[in-house]
Amino acid sequence: MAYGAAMMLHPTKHPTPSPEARATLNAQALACRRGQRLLFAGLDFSLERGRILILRGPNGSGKTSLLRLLAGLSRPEAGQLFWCGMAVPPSGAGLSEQVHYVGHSSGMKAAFSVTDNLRFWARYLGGAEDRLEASLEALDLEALAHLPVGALSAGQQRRVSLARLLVAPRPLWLLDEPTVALDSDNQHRLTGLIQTHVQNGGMAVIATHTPLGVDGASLDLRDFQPEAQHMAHDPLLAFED
Ligand SMILES: Nc1ncnc2c1ncn2[C@@H]1O[C@H](COP(=O)(O)OP(=O)(O)OP(=O)(O)O)[C@@H](O)[C@H]1O
Repeated sequence: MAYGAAMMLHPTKHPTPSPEARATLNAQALACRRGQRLLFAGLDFSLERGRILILRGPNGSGKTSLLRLLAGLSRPEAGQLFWCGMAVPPSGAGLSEQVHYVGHSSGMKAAFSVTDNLRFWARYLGGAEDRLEASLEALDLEALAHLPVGALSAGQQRRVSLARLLVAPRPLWLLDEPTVALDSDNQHRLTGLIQTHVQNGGMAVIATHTPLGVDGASLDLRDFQPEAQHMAHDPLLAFED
């Protein structure tokens, strides 16, 4: 599957998104608030097909929060996202259908088998069930396919989450700490999957503290922290869904 020609990635402070923009994903002056805390503001980047953006920053700097914004799971405090030059509404419609989001939670039903979980996701995401076998094979899951996901180890469950990327083709992969719990063989397997995805014209935004062995531009959330940060707050009072 080819999503289109590989182009350039430009992390930049001053992009000029427009309907004519070549970039497939573009963020302009994005700001994100969680609870009482403004995590980042004035965040601009653009990501084109065939490219990877690596999100960096210490714990709590907002990497997961940015991925959730891109996935349409939360709304930005300010700023605008563009997909193929078209403004994305606050609901994320038009972009959220283009993304796979693999976050900290596996997104799988513990009592159901690996195969049944992936079959559900293939249907839900509009994929074809004939991709199931290939996705199991790609993550070395064939021998575990009949087992309930809840009976698997943390690394095995992570591989099931990653297999979801393959049951339906979507151009933008949003990966939050995808190497967590993976042994070194499976980290290499993941690197190969990401490389194949972008070689086929896909794109990936990846939050990671671990070197992944893939070429990508880097975006450090510390560069977009508001200067006057109101840090003194009760995290329980600030909690939001
Ligand atoms: N549901 C929530 N309600 C309120 N604040 C939240 C919520 N979820 C996260 N936060 C806060 O947002 C900040 C950023 O969290 P986030 O998970 O985006 O950071 P991160 O850069 O991904 O961190 P890590 O490297 O630890 O994964 C943290 O201070 C966290 O306490």
